[in-house]
Amino acid sequence: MIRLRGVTKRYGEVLAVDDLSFDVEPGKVTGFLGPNGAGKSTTMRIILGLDRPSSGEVLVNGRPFAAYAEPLREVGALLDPGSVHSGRTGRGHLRVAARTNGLPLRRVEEVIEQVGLDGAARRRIKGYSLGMRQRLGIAAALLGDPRVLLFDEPINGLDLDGVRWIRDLLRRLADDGRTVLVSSHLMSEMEQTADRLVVIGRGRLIADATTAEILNGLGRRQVLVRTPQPVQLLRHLEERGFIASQLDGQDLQVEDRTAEEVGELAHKFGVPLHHLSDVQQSLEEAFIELTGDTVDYHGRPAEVTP
Ligand SMILES: Nc1ncnc2c1ncn2[C@@H]1O[C@H](COP(=O)(O)OP(=O)(O)OP(=O)(O)O)[C@@H](O)[C@H]1O
Repeated sequence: MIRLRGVTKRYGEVLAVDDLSFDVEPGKVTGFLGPNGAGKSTTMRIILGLDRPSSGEVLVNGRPFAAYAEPLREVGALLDPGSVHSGRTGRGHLRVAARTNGLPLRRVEEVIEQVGLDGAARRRIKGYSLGMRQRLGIAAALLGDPRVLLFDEPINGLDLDGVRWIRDLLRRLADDGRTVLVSSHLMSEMEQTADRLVVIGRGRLIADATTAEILNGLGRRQVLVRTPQPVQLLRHLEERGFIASQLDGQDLQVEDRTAEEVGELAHKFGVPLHHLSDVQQSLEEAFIELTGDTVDYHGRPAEVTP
């Protein structure tokens, strides 16, 4: 269990984390989402005691991280897989980590097997692919068999196999009853990965709920309907207080209603329908709606000069 209460972090003028409070529960994968620069890495560093908050408190299983004599047995983290000594072999790197943290060397072999690095453990890290570095970083995080695990953007840059592997691993770790916090700036990545989502933007908490709640709660309900009589249907809809607009040609879009409601109304007035569907807001749209105001730099289509 990780508990943050009123955590704030300033770097000079920059308010990187702004009064953040949330809990990360055991037995679940919690996605930590926010656009670039939202404050995810800073928050993770604060949880790990690598950075001090300007104010507020973080407890890991009831105590500050710094209070643990053997922190690797309590918390494992994958922060920056690029930061390892690349002249060492994978096995050598893990052995150093085990020794300096008072962990038995047999754990090195166990985690190598667990992350599927058996074949590469003898090789120098500088020859590793990104996926292999991620696996090595995860092996290091698992070394102390910790109950709490933090992964900062573990899916970044991985191929589909790598993504699937990480998803399965996160699920297994959570099913073991561990506390798993995994950051991402992409909502779509979290769809199949996270049970809960903590969404931040510009250092502030935007949402903290189950993935389903966030998606359903945000999902503006819309109905798409196609009819050869769009003008008539639009008039009937508007007369009954529906908010509708005509899209291209025969298509209408109806806000905040269900396909049943629209279908029944069309039937009542004898308007033929060629298509009728509820439109699900995509995850990415939901995320943009949540964090839209908090993104510093929006991508805009290039202006076309005539
Ligand atoms: N050491 C630092 N000194 C000054 N500013 C910093 C420092 N670390 C982070 N920041 C600033 O704090 C804000 C949050 O950064 P952070 O890296 O935590 O965001 P993030 O959500 O992890 O982003 P990304 O997805 O890009 O990794 C940014 O504006 C960043 O420039």
